[in-house]
Amino acid sequence: MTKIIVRGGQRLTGTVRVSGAKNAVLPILAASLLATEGDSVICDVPLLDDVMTIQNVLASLGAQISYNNETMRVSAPLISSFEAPYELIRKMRASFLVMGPLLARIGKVRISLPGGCAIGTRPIDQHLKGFEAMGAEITLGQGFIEATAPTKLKGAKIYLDVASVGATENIMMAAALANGTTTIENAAKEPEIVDLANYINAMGGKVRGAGTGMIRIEGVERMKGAKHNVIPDRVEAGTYMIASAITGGDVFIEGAIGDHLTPVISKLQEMGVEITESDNGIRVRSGASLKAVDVKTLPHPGFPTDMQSQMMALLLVSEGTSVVTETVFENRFMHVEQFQKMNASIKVDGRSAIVTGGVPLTGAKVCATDLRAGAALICAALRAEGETEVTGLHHIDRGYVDITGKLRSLGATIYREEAEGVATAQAGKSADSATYKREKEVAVLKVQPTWA
Ligand SMILES: CC(=O)N[C@H]1[C@@H](OP(=O)(O)OP(=O)(O)OC[C@H]2O[C@@H](n3ccc(=O)[nH]c3=O)[C@H](O)[C@@H]2O)O[C@H](CO)[C@@H](O)[C@@H]1O
Ligand SMILES: C=C(OP(=O)(O)O)C(=O)O
Repeated sequence: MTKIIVRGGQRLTGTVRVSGAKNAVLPILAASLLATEGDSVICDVPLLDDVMTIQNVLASLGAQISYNNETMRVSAPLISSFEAPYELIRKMRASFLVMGPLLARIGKVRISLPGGCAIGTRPIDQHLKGFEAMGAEITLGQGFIEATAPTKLKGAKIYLDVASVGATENIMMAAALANGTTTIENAAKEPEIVDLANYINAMGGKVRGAGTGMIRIEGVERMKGAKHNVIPDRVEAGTYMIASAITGGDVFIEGAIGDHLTPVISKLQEMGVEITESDNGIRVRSGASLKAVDVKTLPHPGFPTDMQSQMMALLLVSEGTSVVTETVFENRFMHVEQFQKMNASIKVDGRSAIVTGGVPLTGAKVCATDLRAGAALICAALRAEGETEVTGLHHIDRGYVDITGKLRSLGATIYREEAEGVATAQAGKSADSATYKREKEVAVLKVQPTWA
């Protein structure tokens, strides 16, 4: 079984570079379907399994794609299919984001209900409510959704019952080519929404107010491909901040944007972690003792749910009792059981987890129950006594570029053992089999485009 092996106890020091944001690049690549002419050139595209999934979805719809050196070029002058393949959509929730662009562009789409991390029921009612308000006719059956917009989508006033990131993005993309003006009230305010709006505007769209609760989109006739740099991944950055703090380390996270991480920075400071923000990154230094704090996840600018499990790992080594409350997803405490295998003292009570800090962590065999849970287990393992084996790596590979290589470059004792049993030493980055696997995948992308 493929696993990551961590020997705890090393203090992390040095510099780590943040990759482009997974949660920004996925909607941006979906939005590239809106351009009827010209290539889109998307820079800082991280080489992740989720990125490969979305590029395969786009290719299956008729887009032409190439990837080289973190740059993806997409052109979609013709859309050849209105059906997004089930086996790709079920893999990743964000692939559902092609629904808005397809409806706007060709007025027809057939798509299965999306898959993704099992962190809650994750309905899509707000996406569908938005499309219906714009005139789409939607039928649901046997796990599939069919939608048509016999006449062009029309601008509408849409109020979201929950400030859903995905629904805001999907509706924004559909509205970009609709007739008239759409307003989204109670829109999500995440930095990834702003990045998507910037890209849509670079393509000739007219989106205003992204980053606030009220977004206004004036539909345009046509859009052209554009060049765009994806924002740095705030969740990856936050994860390395925790990795530094949990090991009493001193790490500069290059590329991290402080404004995107305000709630995380503020909680870490409350705990006693020293944070220095600069133009090109964030330095995170931590001493021997950290204070317990309470954390409640909320939509942006609240504390991000995608950082909840990593934060819990840090609270395990703090002094005192903390209460972690998850309000965004109803089933995002599955990592608790895994932490408990590492001797953690945590009690779940409904939507809250009561964490008793300071109980020494010990290495164990654990399994990543979702993407961020996997990263959190690695953080805990960096501090634990002895060896930890983390399995369930398909989750981690969705969202972290070369996590073993990056942590090793900071001094961690961590390596990846592929299923074939090729365990490589912790020495150089290039010796890491995960990196090798990724290099192989890039090579495949280069020589054998999926649209061929
Ligand atoms: C690819 C991507 O960007 N994923 C992120 C995105 O997921 P995603 O876009 O799926 O998350 P949403 O913001 O839509 O979900 C937030 C909450 O709204 C609910 N909801 C959502 C849509 C809907 O139609 N009806 C409804 O009730 C969900 O069940 C959840 O409880 O935002 C989440 C919340 O910050 C993050 O954890 C994910 O990492
Ligand atoms: C939950 C996440 O992703 P997704 O919405 O793609 O499942 C995440 O990035 O932590």
